[in-house]
Amino acid sequence: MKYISTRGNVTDIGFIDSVMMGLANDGGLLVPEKIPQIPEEKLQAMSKLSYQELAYEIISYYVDGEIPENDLKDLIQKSYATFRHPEVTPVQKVKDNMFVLELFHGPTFAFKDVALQFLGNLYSYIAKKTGETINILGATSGDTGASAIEGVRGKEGIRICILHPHGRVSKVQELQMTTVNDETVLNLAIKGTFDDGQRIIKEIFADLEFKNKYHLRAINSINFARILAQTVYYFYAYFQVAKETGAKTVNFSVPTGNFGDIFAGFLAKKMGLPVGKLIVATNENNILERFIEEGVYQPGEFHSTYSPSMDIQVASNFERYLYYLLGENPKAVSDLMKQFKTEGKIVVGEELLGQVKEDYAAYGVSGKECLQTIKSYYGESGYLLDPHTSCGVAAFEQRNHTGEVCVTLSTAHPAKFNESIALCDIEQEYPEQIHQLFDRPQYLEVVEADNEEISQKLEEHFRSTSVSI
Ligand SMILES: Cc1ncc(COP(=O)(O)O)c(C=O)c1O
Ligand SMILES: N[C@@H](CCOP(=O)(O)O)C(=O)O
Repeated sequence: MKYISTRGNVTDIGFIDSVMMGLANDGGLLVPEKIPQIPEEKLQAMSKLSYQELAYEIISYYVDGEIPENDLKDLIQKSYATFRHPEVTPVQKVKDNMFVLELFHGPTFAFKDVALQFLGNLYSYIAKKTGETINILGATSGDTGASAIEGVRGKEGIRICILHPHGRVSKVQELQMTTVNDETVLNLAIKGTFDDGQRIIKEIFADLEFKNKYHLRAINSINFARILAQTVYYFYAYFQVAKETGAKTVNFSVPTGNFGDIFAGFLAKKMGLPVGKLIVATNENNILERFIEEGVYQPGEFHSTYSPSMDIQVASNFERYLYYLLGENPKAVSDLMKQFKTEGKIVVGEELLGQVKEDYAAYGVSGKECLQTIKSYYGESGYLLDPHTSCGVAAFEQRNHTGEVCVTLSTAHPAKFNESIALCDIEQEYPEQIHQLFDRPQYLEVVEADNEEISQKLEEHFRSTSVSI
Protein backbone atom coordinates (compact mmCIF):
# COMPACT_ATOMS: atom_id res chain seq x y z
CA MET A 1 0.00 0.00 0.00
CA LYS A 2 1.38 3.37 -1.03
CA TYR A 3 0.22 6.82 -0.06
CA ILE A 4 -0.13 9.94 -2.20
CA SER A 5 -0.98 13.57 -1.61
CA THR A 6 -4.38 14.96 -2.59
CA ARG A 7 -2.37 17.66 -4.43
CA GLY A 8 -0.23 15.21 -6.38
CA ASN A 9 3.33 16.20 -5.50
CA VAL A 10 4.00 13.45 -2.97
CA THR A 11 3.66 9.92 -4.30
CA ASP A 12 4.66 6.39 -3.54
CA ILE A 13 5.41 6.57 0.19
CA GLY A 14 4.77 3.72 2.62
CA PHE A 15 2.64 3.61 5.78
CA ILE A 16 5.32 4.58 8.35
CA ASP A 17 6.57 7.40 6.13
CA SER A 18 3.01 8.66 5.77
CA VAL A 19 2.60 8.68 9.56
CA MET A 20 5.86 10.58 9.96
CA MET A 21 5.09 13.05 7.16
CA GLY A 22 1.63 13.93 8.57
CA LEU A 23 0.75 16.90 6.41
CA ALA A 24 1.96 16.08 2.89
CA ASN A 25 5.05 18.08 1.97
CA ASP A 26 3.12 19.81 -0.85
CA GLY A 27 0.53 21.11 1.63
CA GLY A 28 -2.07 18.47 0.73
CA LEU A 29 -3.30 15.52 2.75
CA LEU A 30 -2.15 11.95 2.34
CA VAL A 31 -4.57 9.30 1.13
CA PRO A 32 -4.06 5.65 0.15
CA GLU A 33 -3.22 5.26 -3.52
CA LYS A 34 -5.91 2.61 -3.78
CA ILE A 35 -8.63 1.92 -1.20
CA PRO A 36 -8.69 -1.79 -0.32
CA GLN A 37 -11.95 -3.59 -1.14
CA ILE A 38 -13.24 -6.06 1.43
CA PRO A 39 -15.20 -8.90 -0.17
CA GLU A 40 -18.62 -9.89 1.20
CA GLU A 41 -17.35 -13.23 2.68
CA LYS A 42 -14.57 -11.42 4.51
CA LEU A 43 -17.11 -8.94 5.94
CA GLN A 44 -19.16 -11.92 7.19
CA ALA A 45 -16.10 -13.30 8.96
CA MET A 46 -15.19 -9.89 10.38
CA SER A 47 -18.63 -9.50 11.94
CA LYS A 48 -17.70 -12.16 14.52
CA LEU A 49 -14.49 -10.50 15.70
CA SER A 50 -13.75 -8.61 18.90
CA TYR A 51 -12.96 -4.90 18.56
CA GLN A 52 -9.23 -5.55 18.80
CA GLU A 53 -9.31 -8.38 16.26
CA LEU A 54 -11.32 -6.25 13.87
CA ALA A 55 -8.92 -3.31 14.33
CA TYR A 56 -6.05 -5.62 13.43
CA GLU A 57 -7.78 -6.85 10.25
CA ILE A 58 -8.65 -3.36 9.02
CA ILE A 59 -5.43 -1.61 9.98
CA SER A 60 -3.38 -4.42 8.40
CA TYR A 61 -4.73 -3.58 4.94
CA TYR A 62 -3.11 -0.14 5.26
CA VAL A 63 0.08 -1.07 7.15
CA ASP A 64 0.65 -3.68 4.50
CA GLY A 65 3.37 -5.64 6.29
CA GLU A 66 5.49 -2.65 7.39
CA ILE A 67 4.93 -3.61 11.04
CA PRO A 68 5.37 -7.31 11.90
CA GLU A 69 2.09 -9.07 12.74
CA ASN A 70 2.83 -9.61 16.44
CA ASP A 71 4.06 -6.05 16.95
CA LEU A 72 0.92 -4.63 15.36
CA LYS A 73 -1.28 -6.92 17.45
CA ASP A 74 0.56 -5.77 20.61
CA LEU A 75 0.14 -2.11 19.65
CA ILE A 76 -3.59 -2.63 19.22
CA GLN A 77 -3.98 -4.61 22.47
CA LYS A 78 -2.07 -1.97 24.42
CA SER A 79 -4.09 0.86 22.86
CA TYR A 80 -7.48 -0.53 23.83
CA ALA A 81 -6.48 -1.95 27.23
CA THR A 82 -6.89 1.61 28.58
CA PHE A 83 -10.60 1.69 27.72
CA ARG A 84 -13.16 1.27 30.50
CA HIS A 85 -15.58 -0.83 28.43
CA PRO A 86 -14.74 -4.41 27.37
CA GLU A 87 -16.23 -3.80 23.92
CA VAL A 88 -14.16 -0.57 23.52
CA THR A 89 -16.92 1.21 21.55
CA PRO A 90 -20.27 -0.34 22.57
CA VAL A 91 -23.55 0.38 20.81
CA GLN A 92 -26.70 1.27 22.78
CA LYS A 93 -30.24 1.20 21.42
CA VAL A 94 -31.81 4.48 22.47
CA LYS A 95 -35.06 4.35 20.48
CA ASP A 96 -36.59 2.47 17.55
CA ASN A 97 -34.14 2.41 14.64
CA MET A 98 -31.66 4.66 16.51
CA PHE A 99 -28.51 3.42 18.15
CA VAL A 100 -25.81 5.42 19.86
CA LEU A 101 -22.21 4.37 19.30
CA GLU A 102 -20.44 5.27 22.54
CA LEU A 103 -16.95 6.41 21.66
CA PHE A 104 -16.16 7.98 25.03
CA HIS A 105 -14.91 5.07 27.12
CA GLY A 106 -11.23 5.95 26.68
CA PRO A 107 -8.95 7.82 29.10
CA THR A 108 -10.10 11.37 28.21
CA PHE A 109 -13.80 10.58 27.67
CA ALA A 110 -13.87 11.57 23.97
CA PHE A 111 -13.84 9.69 20.66
CA LYS A 112 -10.34 10.99 19.96
CA ASP A 113 -8.91 8.37 22.34
CA VAL A 114 -9.81 5.57 19.93
CA ALA A 115 -7.26 6.84 17.41
CA LEU A 116 -4.86 8.69 19.69
CA GLN A 117 -4.17 5.80 22.05
CA PHE A 118 -3.14 3.91 18.93
CA LEU A 119 -1.17 6.77 17.36
CA GLY A 120 0.62 7.50 20.67
CA ASN A 121 1.73 3.88 20.91
CA LEU A 122 2.66 3.85 17.24
CA TYR A 123 4.87 6.95 17.63
CA SER A 124 6.53 5.39 20.66
CA TYR A 125 7.13 2.18 18.66
CA ILE A 126 8.66 4.15 15.78
CA ALA A 127 10.83 6.24 18.15
CA LYS A 128 12.23 3.05 19.72
CA LYS A 129 12.86 1.36 16.37
CA THR A 130 14.51 4.37 14.71
CA GLY A 131 16.05 6.10 17.73
CA GLU A 132 14.51 9.35 16.43
CA THR A 133 12.97 11.94 18.74
CA ILE A 134 9.36 12.73 17.91
CA ASN A 135 8.18 16.31 18.40
CA ILE A 136 4.43 16.56 18.08
CA LEU A 137 2.63 19.75 17.12
CA GLY A 138 -1.15 19.83 17.26
CA ALA A 139 -4.13 22.17 17.35
CA THR A 140 -7.31 21.49 19.26
CA SER A 141 -10.77 22.85 19.81
CA GLY A 142 -10.68 20.92 23.08
CA ASP A 143 -10.69 17.15 22.75
CA THR A 144 -7.79 16.24 20.47
CA GLY A 145 -5.37 18.11 22.76
CA ALA A 146 -6.19 16.23 25.94
CA SER A 147 -6.37 12.94 24.13
CA ALA A 148 -3.06 13.44 22.30
CA ILE A 149 -1.27 14.44 25.50
CA GLU A 150 -2.71 11.39 27.26
CA GLY A 151 -1.66 9.23 24.32
CA VAL A 152 2.03 10.19 24.52
CA ARG A 153 2.74 11.46 28.05
CA GLY A 154 5.51 9.56 29.76
CA LYS A 155 6.57 7.86 26.53
CA GLU A 156 10.29 7.95 25.80
CA GLY A 157 11.56 10.14 23.00
CA ILE A 158 8.37 12.20 22.57
CA ARG A 159 7.61 15.87 23.21
CA ILE A 160 4.28 17.51 22.48
CA CYS A 161 2.99 21.03 21.98
CA ILE A 162 -0.73 21.72 21.70
CA LEU A 163 -2.40 24.99 20.68
CA HIS A 164 -5.89 25.55 22.06
CA PRO A 165 -8.16 28.58 21.67
CA HIS A 166 -7.83 30.55 24.90
CA GLY A 167 -11.12 30.70 26.82
CA ARG A 168 -13.04 28.80 24.14
CA VAL A 169 -12.76 25.24 25.48
CA SER A 170 -14.83 23.76 28.33
CA LYS A 171 -13.42 23.85 31.87
CA VAL A 172 -12.90 20.09 31.93
CA GLN A 173 -11.18 20.11 28.52
CA GLU A 174 -8.85 22.87 29.72
CA LEU A 175 -8.07 21.02 32.94
CA GLN A 176 -7.43 17.74 31.13
CA MET A 177 -4.80 19.41 28.95
CA THR A 178 -3.21 21.84 31.34
CA THR A 179 -2.95 19.91 34.60
CA VAL A 180 -0.34 17.57 33.16
CA ASN A 181 2.88 18.41 35.00
CA ASP A 182 5.48 17.12 32.58
CA GLU A 183 8.26 19.15 30.99
CA THR A 184 7.78 17.40 27.67
CA VAL A 185 4.23 18.80 27.39
CA LEU A 186 3.69 22.42 26.29
CA ASN A 187 0.20 23.95 26.24
CA LEU A 188 -0.13 27.21 24.33
CA ALA A 189 -3.47 28.99 24.73
CA ILE A 190 -3.77 31.16 21.63
CA LYS A 191 -5.76 34.38 21.43
CA GLY A 192 -7.91 33.19 18.58
CA THR A 193 -10.08 30.31 17.40
CA PHE A 194 -9.37 26.68 16.52
CA ASP A 195 -9.24 27.76 12.85
CA ASP A 196 -6.34 30.09 13.71
CA GLY A 197 -4.55 27.21 15.48
CA GLN A 198 -5.09 24.79 12.60
CA ARG A 199 -3.95 27.38 10.04
CA ILE A 200 -0.81 28.11 12.09
CA ILE A 201 0.21 24.47 12.49
CA LYS A 202 -0.32 23.82 8.78
CA GLU A 203 1.84 26.84 7.95
CA ILE A 204 4.56 25.64 10.35
CA PHE A 205 4.43 22.14 8.84
CA ALA A 206 4.70 23.70 5.38
CA ASP A 207 8.05 25.25 6.37
CA LEU A 208 9.92 22.07 5.47
CA GLU A 209 13.26 23.28 6.79
CA PHE A 210 11.76 23.90 10.23
CA LYS A 211 9.69 20.70 10.08
CA ASN A 212 12.72 18.56 9.24
CA LYS A 213 15.10 20.31 11.64
CA TYR A 214 12.79 19.63 14.59
CA HIS A 215 11.27 16.32 13.40
CA LEU A 216 7.77 17.80 13.66
CA ARG A 217 4.95 15.25 13.63
CA ALA A 218 1.17 15.60 13.42
CA ILE A 219 -1.49 14.13 15.70
CA ASN A 220 -4.51 15.85 14.23
CA SER A 221 -6.62 14.15 11.59
CA ILE A 222 -4.12 15.69 9.18
CA ASN A 223 -2.41 12.35 9.90
CA PHE A 224 -4.03 9.56 7.89
CA ALA A 225 -3.39 7.09 10.75
CA ARG A 226 -6.04 8.98 12.76
CA ILE A 227 -8.66 8.45 10.05
CA LEU A 228 -7.67 4.82 9.70
CA ALA A 229 -8.12 3.99 13.40
CA GLN A 230 -11.48 5.80 13.39
CA THR A 231 -12.70 3.68 10.46
CA VAL A 232 -12.72 0.57 12.65
CA TYR A 233 -15.69 1.60 14.79
CA TYR A 234 -17.94 2.06 11.75
CA PHE A 235 -17.38 -1.61 10.94
CA TYR A 236 -17.85 -2.63 14.57
CA ALA A 237 -21.09 -0.64 14.96
CA TYR A 238 -22.45 -1.82 11.62
CA PHE A 239 -21.93 -5.48 12.56
CA GLN A 240 -23.59 -5.09 15.99
CA VAL A 241 -26.59 -3.19 14.64
CA ALA A 242 -27.05 -5.37 11.55
CA LYS A 243 -27.09 -8.44 13.82
CA GLU A 244 -29.69 -6.91 16.13
CA THR A 245 -32.02 -5.43 13.49
CA GLY A 246 -31.40 -7.49 10.37
CA ALA A 247 -30.80 -4.22 8.47
CA LYS A 248 -28.79 -4.57 5.28
CA THR A 249 -27.61 -0.96 5.21
CA VAL A 250 -27.13 1.37 8.16
CA ASN A 251 -27.02 5.18 8.18
CA PHE A 252 -24.62 7.11 10.43
CA SER A 253 -25.26 10.52 11.92
CA VAL A 254 -21.96 12.15 12.82
CA PRO A 255 -21.33 15.30 14.89
CA THR A 256 -18.93 17.09 12.56
CA GLY A 257 -16.31 19.84 12.72
CA ASN A 258 -13.01 19.03 11.02
CA PHE A 259 -14.71 16.34 8.86
CA GLY A 260 -12.30 13.62 10.02
CA ASP A 261 -14.76 11.36 11.77
CA ILE A 262 -17.33 11.37 8.99
CA PHE A 263 -14.58 10.93 6.40
CA ALA A 264 -13.62 7.73 8.25
CA GLY A 265 -17.22 6.57 7.61
CA PHE A 266 -16.89 7.51 3.94
CA LEU A 267 -13.71 5.44 3.76
CA ALA A 268 -15.44 2.46 5.43
CA LYS A 269 -18.19 2.70 2.80
CA LYS A 270 -15.64 2.84 0.00
CA MET A 271 -14.02 -0.31 1.43
CA GLY A 272 -17.32 -2.12 0.98
CA LEU A 273 -19.18 -1.67 4.27
CA PRO A 274 -22.91 -1.30 3.48
CA VAL A 275 -23.28 2.23 4.85
CA GLY A 276 -26.38 4.12 3.70
CA LYS A 277 -26.46 7.89 4.22
CA LEU A 278 -23.77 9.69 6.14
CA ILE A 279 -25.53 12.51 7.97
CA VAL A 280 -23.29 15.51 8.69
CA ALA A 281 -24.47 17.12 11.93
CA THR A 282 -23.07 20.60 12.55
CA ASN A 283 -23.81 23.36 15.03
CA GLU A 284 -24.25 27.02 13.97
CA ASN A 285 -20.79 26.86 12.37
CA ASN A 286 -22.47 25.24 9.40
CA ILE A 287 -20.13 25.63 6.45
CA LEU A 288 -20.45 21.91 5.69
CA GLU A 289 -24.23 21.95 5.85
CA ARG A 290 -24.26 24.88 3.40
CA PHE A 291 -21.88 23.04 1.08
CA ILE A 292 -23.99 19.88 1.06
CA GLU A 293 -27.21 21.83 0.53
CA GLU A 294 -25.98 24.44 -1.98
CA GLY A 295 -22.56 23.38 -3.32
CA VAL A 296 -20.78 26.45 -1.92
CA TYR A 297 -17.95 25.92 0.56
CA GLN A 298 -17.33 29.30 2.19
CA PRO A 299 -16.57 30.15 5.82
CA GLY A 300 -19.30 32.18 7.51
CA GLU A 301 -19.48 34.09 10.77
CA PHE A 302 -17.81 32.31 13.69
CA HIS A 303 -20.14 31.27 16.52
CA SER A 304 -19.22 30.10 20.04
CA THR A 305 -21.73 27.34 20.70
CA TYR A 306 -22.78 24.77 23.31
CA SER A 307 -20.75 22.21 21.34
CA PRO A 308 -17.38 24.04 21.36
CA SER A 309 -15.33 21.19 19.89
CA MET A 310 -17.30 21.63 16.65
CA ASP A 311 -16.72 25.40 16.51
CA ILE A 312 -14.77 25.02 13.29
CA GLN A 313 -15.12 26.85 9.98
CA VAL A 314 -12.44 25.36 7.73
CA ALA A 315 -12.73 21.58 7.87
CA SER A 316 -9.33 20.06 7.14
CA ASN A 317 -10.56 16.72 5.80
CA PHE A 318 -12.90 18.35 3.32
CA GLU A 319 -9.87 18.26 1.01
CA ARG A 320 -9.74 14.46 1.27
CA TYR A 321 -13.41 14.26 0.29
CA LEU A 322 -12.84 16.69 -2.60
CA TYR A 323 -10.13 14.36 -3.89
CA TYR A 324 -12.65 11.53 -4.28
CA LEU A 325 -15.47 13.81 -5.43
CA LEU A 326 -13.24 15.09 -8.23
CA GLY A 327 -12.41 11.56 -9.41
CA GLU A 328 -9.02 11.23 -7.65
CA ASN A 329 -7.63 14.09 -9.72
CA PRO A 330 -4.87 15.87 -7.72
CA LYS A 331 -4.54 18.69 -10.26
CA ALA A 332 -8.23 19.56 -9.88
CA VAL A 333 -7.93 19.45 -6.05
CA SER A 334 -4.84 21.61 -6.13
CA ASP A 335 -6.58 24.21 -8.36
CA LEU A 336 -9.63 24.33 -6.11
CA MET A 337 -7.52 24.68 -2.95
CA LYS A 338 -5.63 27.56 -4.61
CA GLN A 339 -8.96 29.13 -5.52
CA PHE A 340 -10.11 28.70 -1.90
CA LYS A 341 -6.99 30.51 -0.72
CA THR A 342 -7.38 33.43 -3.09
CA GLU A 343 -11.17 33.78 -3.37
CA GLY A 344 -12.22 32.35 0.00
CA LYS A 345 -14.71 29.89 -1.46
CA ILE A 346 -15.18 26.74 -3.52
CA VAL A 347 -18.25 26.27 -5.69
CA VAL A 348 -19.21 22.97 -7.32
CA GLY A 349 -21.67 22.59 -10.23
CA GLU A 350 -24.99 20.72 -10.33
CA GLU A 351 -23.52 17.37 -11.34
CA LEU A 352 -21.00 17.22 -8.52
CA LEU A 353 -23.56 18.55 -6.07
CA GLY A 354 -25.79 15.64 -7.04
CA GLN A 355 -22.96 13.26 -6.09
CA VAL A 356 -22.42 15.11 -2.78
CA LYS A 357 -26.10 14.64 -1.96
CA GLU A 358 -25.82 10.95 -2.80
CA ASP A 359 -22.99 10.62 -0.29
CA TYR A 360 -24.27 12.89 2.48
CA ALA A 361 -27.23 14.55 4.11
CA ALA A 362 -26.64 17.50 6.45
CA TYR A 363 -28.33 19.43 9.20
CA GLY A 364 -27.10 22.45 11.18
CA VAL A 365 -28.40 22.34 14.76
CA SER A 366 -29.20 25.58 16.60
CA GLY A 367 -28.13 26.07 20.22
CA LYS A 368 -31.75 25.96 21.36
CA GLU A 369 -32.36 22.69 19.53
CA CYS A 370 -29.16 21.21 20.95
CA LEU A 371 -30.25 21.85 24.55
CA GLN A 372 -33.84 20.83 23.83
CA THR A 373 -32.65 17.48 22.43
CA ILE A 374 -30.54 16.83 25.54
CA LYS A 375 -33.57 17.57 27.74
CA SER A 376 -36.07 15.53 25.76
CA TYR A 377 -33.86 12.43 25.43
CA TYR A 378 -32.98 12.59 29.11
CA GLY A 379 -36.65 13.01 30.02
CA GLU A 380 -37.89 10.20 27.75
CA SER A 381 -35.15 7.59 28.07
CA GLY A 382 -32.87 8.73 30.92
CA TYR A 383 -29.97 8.77 28.42
CA LEU A 384 -27.77 11.83 28.86
CA LEU A 385 -26.31 13.13 25.59
CA ASP A 386 -23.31 15.47 25.50
CA PRO A 387 -23.97 18.59 23.38
CA HIS A 388 -22.01 17.25 20.37
CA THR A 389 -23.86 13.95 20.41
CA SER A 390 -27.05 15.94 20.83
CA CYS A 391 -26.33 17.65 17.48
CA GLY A 392 -25.91 14.18 15.95
CA VAL A 393 -29.21 13.01 17.42
CA ALA A 394 -31.05 16.19 16.33
CA ALA A 395 -29.70 15.68 12.79
CA PHE A 396 -30.88 12.06 12.90
CA GLU A 397 -34.36 13.31 13.85
CA GLN A 398 -34.41 15.71 10.89
CA ARG A 399 -32.61 13.80 8.16
CA ASN A 400 -32.99 10.05 8.72
CA HIS A 401 -35.74 8.57 6.58
CA THR A 402 -38.49 6.77 8.48
CA GLY A 403 -37.82 3.07 8.85
CA GLU A 404 -34.09 3.30 8.09
CA VAL A 405 -31.71 2.19 10.82
CA CYS A 406 -29.27 4.82 12.00
CA VAL A 407 -26.28 4.92 14.34
CA THR A 408 -25.46 8.29 15.92
CA LEU A 409 -21.85 8.64 16.96
CA SER A 410 -21.55 9.72 20.59
CA THR A 411 -18.31 11.62 20.46
CA ALA A 412 -17.91 12.70 24.07
CA HIS A 413 -19.07 12.04 27.62
CA PRO A 414 -21.46 14.71 28.99
CA ALA A 415 -19.16 15.31 31.98
CA LYS A 416 -16.78 17.16 29.66
CA PHE A 417 -19.42 19.80 28.93
CA ASN A 418 -21.21 20.54 32.16
CA GLU A 419 -21.59 24.22 31.15
CA SER A 420 -24.16 23.07 28.55
CA ILE A 421 -25.68 20.26 30.61
CA ALA A 422 -26.35 22.63 33.54
CA LEU A 423 -28.32 24.89 31.17
CA CYS A 424 -30.68 21.94 30.68
CA ASP A 425 -31.32 21.88 34.47
CA ILE A 426 -29.73 18.45 34.69
CA GLU A 427 -27.31 17.62 37.49
CA GLN A 428 -24.64 15.09 36.68
CA GLU A 429 -21.92 13.50 38.75
CA TYR A 430 -18.39 13.68 37.42
CA PRO A 431 -16.50 10.42 36.97
CA GLU A 432 -13.67 10.27 39.53
CA GLN A 433 -10.95 10.84 36.88
CA ILE A 434 -12.58 14.17 35.96
CA HIS A 435 -13.48 15.16 39.53
CA GLN A 436 -9.81 14.92 40.58
CA LEU A 437 -8.70 17.46 37.97
CA PHE A 438 -10.27 20.41 39.76
CA ASP A 439 -7.68 20.36 42.60
CA ARG A 440 -4.62 20.42 40.36
CA PRO A 441 -2.42 23.35 39.31
CA GLN A 442 -2.48 24.31 35.61
CA TYR A 443 0.48 24.75 33.25
CA LEU A 444 -0.10 26.86 30.14
CA GLU A 445 1.12 29.97 28.38
CA VAL A 446 -1.17 32.46 26.69
CA VAL A 447 0.20 33.61 23.31
CA GLU A 448 -0.86 35.61 20.28
CA ALA A 449 -2.14 33.63 17.30
CA ASP A 450 1.10 34.38 15.54
CA ASN A 451 3.34 31.92 13.66
CA GLU A 452 6.60 33.56 14.66
CA GLU A 453 5.82 33.73 18.36
CA ILE A 454 4.62 30.11 18.32
CA SER A 455 7.64 28.88 16.34
CA GLN A 456 9.90 30.57 18.90
CA LYS A 457 8.03 28.94 21.78
CA LEU A 458 8.45 25.60 20.04
CA GLU A 459 12.20 26.08 19.59
CA GLU A 460 12.58 27.03 23.27
CA HIS A 461 10.55 23.96 24.26
CA PHE A 462 12.76 21.67 22.18
CA ARG A 463 15.96 23.28 23.47
CA SER A 464 15.01 23.35 27.14
CA THR A 465 13.57 19.84 27.54
CA SER A 466 15.53 16.68 27.09
CA VAL A 467 13.97 13.39 26.12
CA SER A 468 15.67 10.03 26.17
CA ILE A 469 14.90 7.04 23.97
C1 LIG B 1 -16.77 15.88 20.94
C2 LIG B 1 -16.54 16.11 19.50
N1 LIG B 1 -17.51 15.82 18.63
C3 LIG B 1 -17.36 16.00 17.32
C4 LIG B 1 -16.19 16.51 16.78
C5 LIG B 1 -16.08 16.68 15.30
O1 LIG B 1 -15.27 15.66 14.75
P1 LIG B 1 -14.48 15.93 13.40
O2 LIG B 1 -13.60 17.09 13.69
O3 LIG B 1 -13.73 14.69 13.15
O4 LIG B 1 -15.49 16.28 12.37
C6 LIG B 1 -15.16 16.84 17.65
C7 LIG B 1 -13.86 17.39 17.18
O5 LIG B 1 -13.26 16.97 16.29
C8 LIG B 1 -15.32 16.60 19.03
O6 LIG B 1 -14.32 16.83 19.87
N1 LIG C 1 -12.64 18.86 17.51
C1 LIG C 1 -11.25 18.65 17.40
C2 LIG C 1 -10.64 19.53 16.34
C3 LIG C 1 -9.40 18.90 15.77
O1 LIG C 1 -9.78 17.78 15.06
P1 LIG C 1 -8.81 16.64 14.56
O2 LIG C 1 -9.70 15.45 14.44
O3 LIG C 1 -8.24 17.08 13.29
O4 LIG C 1 -7.75 16.42 15.59
C4 LIG C 1 -10.63 18.82 18.78
O5 LIG C 1 -11.28 18.47 19.73
O6 LIG C 1 -9.53 19.30 18.90
